[in-house]
Order: sequence, then structure tokens, then C-alpha cells
Amino acid sequence: MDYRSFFVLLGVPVLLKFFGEKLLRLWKQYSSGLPFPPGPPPRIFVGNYAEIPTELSWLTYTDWGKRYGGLVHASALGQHIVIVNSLKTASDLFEKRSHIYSDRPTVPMVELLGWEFNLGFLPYGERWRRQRRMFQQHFRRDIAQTYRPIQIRKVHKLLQELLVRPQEFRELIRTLAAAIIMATVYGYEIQRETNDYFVTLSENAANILVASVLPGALAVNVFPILRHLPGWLPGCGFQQIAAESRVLVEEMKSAPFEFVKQNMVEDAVAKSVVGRLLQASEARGRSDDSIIQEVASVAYGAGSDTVSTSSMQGRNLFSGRNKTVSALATFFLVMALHPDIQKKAQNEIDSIIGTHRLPEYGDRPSLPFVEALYREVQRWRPVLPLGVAHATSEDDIYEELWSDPISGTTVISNTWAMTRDESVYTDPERFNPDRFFTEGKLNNDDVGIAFGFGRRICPGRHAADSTLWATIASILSTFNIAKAKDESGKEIDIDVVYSDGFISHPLAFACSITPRSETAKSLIHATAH
Ligand code: HEM
Repeated sequence: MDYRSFFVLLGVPVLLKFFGEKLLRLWKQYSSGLPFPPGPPPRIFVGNYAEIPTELSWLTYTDWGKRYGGLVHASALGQHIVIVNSLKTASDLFEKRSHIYSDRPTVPMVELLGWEFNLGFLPYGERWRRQRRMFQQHFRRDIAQTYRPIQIRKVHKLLQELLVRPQEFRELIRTLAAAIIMATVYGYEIQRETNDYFVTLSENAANILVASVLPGALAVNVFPILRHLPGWLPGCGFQQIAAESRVLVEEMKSAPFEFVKQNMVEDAVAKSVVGRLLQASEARGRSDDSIIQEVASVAYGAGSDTVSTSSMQGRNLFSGRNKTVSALATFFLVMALHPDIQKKAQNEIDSIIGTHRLPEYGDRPSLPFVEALYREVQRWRPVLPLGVAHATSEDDIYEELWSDPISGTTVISNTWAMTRDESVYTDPERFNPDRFFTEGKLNNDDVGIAFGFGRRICPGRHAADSTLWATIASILSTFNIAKAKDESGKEIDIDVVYSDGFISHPLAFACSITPRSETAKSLIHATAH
């Protein structure tokens, strides 16, 4: 058979499926008598293809929210998306109707690349439930607290490194986040992320994933049937990439796992998440190696940044550590921009803790302004401006708006829009921790929306929260962050520019990081012993 006949044969079922779905959807819409939620007017066949933003989409979706309301509908090439711009609607759908809104959209390349095991991608069902349960057992609030000694030890290591090479602060916070997760999950100590075999493995596997799942990256995501084509056909080079990716992913899951198995005699390894999971499965007399590997590799970063900060573009969909890195980079940025706010937080620390010891977790309730500052970091630049897309698993009618899940409507929680809601956050573009005080007292808004919604809410949030707080409080107590100066002593302005992608990072900026005093330096040196 020549290529042309082959593609005609292939194309007919693809087109039939495409138009069949479209007709079925129109029929369902017609028979329900309800319109879609409002949104930009679609064109025949292509829908809103031309309007769907390809860059910084949260800004466009927020504008649509202002024009069309809390729930906006758009479609492109037969795919429907619904964008949730208001906190009330998010809570109505993702929380009150979580049995309908807890699926994930299907991205065919994810399976082809060998990433379908990842908790964050798994469809809502039994496999997701089992993995999530295991994950929760080791990251729920009370258990996450037992990881605090690791977090504090690594934060102190960060302070030591900041004394020596402050200009590399971005690399240092990446090392911090990776080191905490590796020590927690595998009992494994990394020194510098850039040299570490396990971390590099995870980065390489994630880089292929990210390049292939971004919208429009590969035709396979639009026409899943193409995934069955053999790799030798022209235009099917993705099969080769997929084969390489599957090998990397397997190695990423098994290599650190084998490290734990071989080193179980060491205390830290035996007490790691994987060590405890192995002991529990042994006690039950069964082998759960496969699911343990999956849970562990999701936790330690089921994806990764490339080493250079300039390429931190939307990496790492479900990696906890890169979300942590983004939030901490924002912290450095805002401290350099707002010396008055930094001083206020430092004064609070000095007056409550003094200058002769470093902050501890027990100090947290006594430091309300530091708490407010931390919340404002999460609100001002949410790490995942669009959260992670959910999908519907059943038809639903919401406030007379019809959302149609023929093959799972994608439902996007626009966290960016919610953190810009002027009825809640006056002057939302201003970095202002005081907004979290009501009548002089810290209020209850902990910006939990930064961690998502409903049954899919981030299961690593307690661990992430502790890492972020300890890092922010420890740096404030020992260092001054300011704008960098040029050779003539003039301050260098900082352009506030953030990357595009699932995870949004501030782009590279210079700042000066100096110890606050000789006492602060001695305190940091003392942590090395
Ligand atoms: C600043 C730190 C972090 C932020 C802002 C963050 C935020 C999020 C968000 C918004 C979601 C999607 C929730 C939804 O679908 O509604 C998510 C999912 C997830 N996060 Fe995090 N996260 C952070 C750190 C972590 C850490 C440290 C871990 C692991 C220890 C982690 C593991 C996960 C996993 C496994 C999922 C997928 C859950 C599922 O689909 O059931 N995250 N995170």
C-alpha cells in the first residue's frame, strides 16, 4: 500500500470520529435546552481556535472572566474547556461536586512516554485512589511534621551556602528543594543538584515530557489515533522519542528505589518514605514494589527543571520541588523590591525570637507578620497560575449553564483570577502582607487555593508549607536582601517578568544578599557543627 492510500484509510476514521463527536455534542446540547456557559463566540468547526491564548493564558482567561463571568466556555477543534474564574464557582464545582470534577484531561503523549503512572495524570478511578491513599499516608499533616528536622537541617545548609555564594541563590534554592525531597523520600543525601545522578535522571525524563505535552506540541495529542503509527513512517519520529522516554522513566523509578533496598541497614534510609513503605509491605507478606516506586518517584519530582535557570519554562507539572523553587524565587524578588516590608518582618523576628538563635517551627504562631508575608508571596504570584486542569467524568448542570463532558470537558481553575478578585484583595497587583490582617489580627485566609481544589488538592501541601515557612523565616532572620548595584554604586532596577508554562517562575534577576550582622554569621556557622 502506498503512503497516500495509507493516510486516506487512516484519515477516514479520524474524520468520522471527529465529526461524529461534534454532532453528538450538538445533539446533546440541543436536547438539554441549555446553553454553554458564556464565552468568546465560536466559529464554525474550529470554535475558538484563533482566540485560545498560547502565552500567559491566565491573563487572557482573567480578561474573559471580567467580560463573561465566573464560568467561561471556549472550544477548539471539538475540545471543550470551561474556565473557572471565581472562588465560589471553584468551590461549588471542585469541592461540592467533587465526584464529577475530579478527573484529569487525557493527554495521549503522556501514556506513550511512559508517564501514565503519575498520580497527577491518573484518571479519577481505582488506580488513582490507591496511589493517592498511599501518598496521603506519608504526607498528611501530622506525618509531614515528622520531616521537619530534615527541612530545618537543609534550610541551615542553604544559609551556610548563601554566605559563600549568594549570587547563586537560585541554584541554591533548587538544591534545597531537591535535597529535602530526596532525603525525605529515599533517605538519600544530595550535595549539589547539578552533579547528582538521580536528579539528572529525573530532569532528563521530565524534559521530554514537558516538550511533548504542551498544547499543540505534537499532533498525537490532537489525533490520538496517530500513536498507533509505526516509527519508520515519515513524521512519526515521536515513536523513537517515546521509546527513549520510557527507558528513562523506568530507570528514574527503579534506580533510587534500588538504592533504598540496598541501604536499608542505614537508619535514615530505613526511616525514609520508601523504607517505611517497604517495611509495611514486607510485614503484610506481599510485594508492593511497583506502586511504591510510582508513589516515590512522583513525590521526589515526577519531572524536573533543566539545570539552567533561564530555561525554567513551565517545567515539571507535578514536581513538588520546582513549585517550592518558584515560590522562594518570588520571595527573594519581593524582598529586594520592598525593603520596608522586609524590615518590618525582621523587626518582628528580632523582637520575638531575639538575635541569638534561629527561628524554629514552634515560633510560627508568634510571628503573624512573617506569616502574612509568606501568604502574600503565594497570592501575589501563584506558582501555578492555572492550577492543574481537572476534567468532568459525568454530565452536569450548574446554575442553568450546561457543561458537556462527551470525552471529558477540561475544567481549568484560574487561580490567577481568584487572587486578583478585587472584592477580596483590594489593589491586587500591590505586594501587601497587611491585607491578611483584619482589625489588627491575622485573618483566616491562608491562600489555600494555591494548592488546588477538592479531591485533587495537592497532597504535598503540608510538607511544602513547612519548607517555605522555615526558609523564609530563617533567611529574614539572618540576611538582608536588596537590589544589586552596578560598578558606579547605582541600584540595578528589577524587571518583574515571569515565565510562561504550568509553573511560572520569575525570570533571572540580580539581587544582593548579605548577612545582617556578625552575630547572624556566627549563628549560621554554628549550624554546620
Ligand atoms: C509551593 C509548593 C507547591 C504548590 C504551590 C503546589 C500546588 C499544586 C497544585 C495547584 C496542584 C493541582 C491540584 C488540583 O488539581 O486542583 C498540585 C498537585 C499535586 N502536587 Fe503539589 N504543590 C506544591 C508542592 C508539592 C510537593 C512538595 C509535593 C510532593 C511532596 C507535591 C505533590 C503533588 C502531587 C502528587 C499532585 C497531584 C495530585 C493529584 O492529581 O491527585 N506538591 N500541587
